[in-house]
Amino acid sequence: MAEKVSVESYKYDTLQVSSPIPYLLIVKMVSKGNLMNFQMWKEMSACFNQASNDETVRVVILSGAGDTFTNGLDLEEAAAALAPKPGHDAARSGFKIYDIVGIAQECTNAIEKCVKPVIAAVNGACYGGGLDVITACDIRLCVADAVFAVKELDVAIAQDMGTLQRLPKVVANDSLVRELCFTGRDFTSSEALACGLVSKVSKDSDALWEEALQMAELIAKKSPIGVQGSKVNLNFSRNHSIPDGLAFNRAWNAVMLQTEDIGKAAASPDATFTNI
Ligand SMILES: CCC/C=C/C=C/C(=O)SCCNC(=O)CCNC(=O)[C@H](O)C(C)(C)COP(=O)(O)OP(=O)(O)OC[C@H]1O[C@@H](n2cnc3c(N)ncnc32)[C@H](O)[C@@H]1OP(=O)(O)O
Repeated sequence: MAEKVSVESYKYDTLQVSSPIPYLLIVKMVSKGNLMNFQMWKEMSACFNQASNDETVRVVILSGAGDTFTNGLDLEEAAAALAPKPGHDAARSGFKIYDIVGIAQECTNAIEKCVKPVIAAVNGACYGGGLDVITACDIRLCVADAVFAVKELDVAIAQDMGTLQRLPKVVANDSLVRELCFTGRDFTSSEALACGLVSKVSKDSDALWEEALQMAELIAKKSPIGVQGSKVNLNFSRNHSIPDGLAFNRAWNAVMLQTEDIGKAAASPDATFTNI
């Protein structure tokens, strides 16, 4: 029997967590403008690590509360954190800031490393850190009136939470990637669809959620051995040569092809699979 995720164990202040159907975890950023602050980064890392290890979770949807995905970095908090501290020389300040950037990077890394597929449901503005976050997700959907911007250069920051590393792998257009990163200009859902940043645009928020939920339900019904193996191998292969990816895939499947799930799936399209 399909198990419900026990969301009570997901206790976070900056994230609202729910589970409307078995195996699905919905994570929504919640703060003013869904701004990203230190607490949110730490909580997102913890939440995605928890989801990765939670056998009852098979798919995650990440979105923002209200009608904004996120307005990006909380500039007020960041200004205070990055300001030089009395008595700290540049090297000492550098060590502190190195840690801060590491906390932010860990958040996007946790999403990518989460062994369960993560669907970004972009329900409105997605600025700065929002791009870092969605490019670490597996699938990106958005509403028609979503607006995107790699906004960091508007505040004189060279992007550092993963956009520079992941966006070129998501959007196969180096010229466009550089244009978006250097100008920080807004771009629309149509442009996001055309360049492959998102795979579907829904007319409004209701349609977006219907699309995301249907997709999540479809994924959740598949063998978790197959789905999670697919994510691990896609991630590995993205960062390695084709021969290295194939060698990893071969070794992986030398074990995973022995799963009982293959026989079950072949026997019935309605097969159900035990948790890992
Ligand atoms: C160092 C670690 C690595 C992390 C790097 C991440 C970097 C980034 O994310 S850079 C991008 C940061 N975000 C921005 O630059 C967005 C700035 N905001 C805007 O351009 C506009 O506010 C926006 C288009 C989002 C909304 O415009 P709108 O006219 O609808 O509203 P506003 O009146 O401008 O704003 C409403 C209140 O929200 C406050 N606010 C908005 N964005 C931020 C922000 N990023 N940080 C802090 N506060 C923000 C704004 O001040 C208003 O506050 P209040 O006056 O108190 O109502």
